[in-house]
Amino acid sequence: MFGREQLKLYFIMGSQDVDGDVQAALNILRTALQDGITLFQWREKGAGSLYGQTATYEQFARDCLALCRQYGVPFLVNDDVDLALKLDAEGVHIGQDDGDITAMRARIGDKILGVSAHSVAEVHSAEAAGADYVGLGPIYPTVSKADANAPTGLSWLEEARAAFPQLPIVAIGGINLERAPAVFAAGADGVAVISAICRHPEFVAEFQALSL
Ligand SMILES: Nc1nc(C(F)(F)F)ncc1COP(=O)(O)OP(=O)(O)O
Ligand SMILES: [Mg+2]
Repeated sequence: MFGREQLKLYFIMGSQDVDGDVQAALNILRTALQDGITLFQWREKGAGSLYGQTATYEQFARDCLALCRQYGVPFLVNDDVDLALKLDAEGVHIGQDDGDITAMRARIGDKILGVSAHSVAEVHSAEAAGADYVGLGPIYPTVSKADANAPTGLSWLEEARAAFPQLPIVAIGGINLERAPAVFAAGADGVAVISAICRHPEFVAEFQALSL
């Protein structure tokens, strides 16, 4: 059963986020799990990723999944629902261009379903279609997604929280230790980070010390 508290510190990573170094990626994930991330999204995508190299792509996913299972942290797959089902992942995260949300909910059963949303209408349709949470952002400029929308700032997060008081919401995009408190204050249940951890693995321990 999904709960909003699982969004608290949501790590997202692919080998492309660590210059293609799979072993470094696994070490960073292990440390992040030991230090207490609450959710992990495997996002192997874009330039420098293993996408298209099927055997190594899938093996890397399996290795990340095994680590998450050791620490009891749900393993979600970005975009690739076929792989998520093949690996029996705990869930998937899809964007507005990744297919019909209602059909996705039917395909994955009661697995965790996360959906990116960039407007009140998109949040409403995600909620109506059975999403467990929505990802809002990029809140700040991001280095991790080449085709990201323009940063929204905190106002979009505040607007969405006001319109959907009960919906689990995670914020993403350029979030670091300094910005995290304001993101929670604006109404997020959690923060999703890529480079904050990949470039500074101590982030998780430092985040925990904030007791947000
Ligand atoms: N992957 C994501 N995860 C989140 C999460 F909610 F987990 F924080 N929010 C937003 C995205 C972005 O998802 P999408 O718009 O499909 O782009 P991409 O497939 O390139 O990631
Ligand atoms: Mg996507």
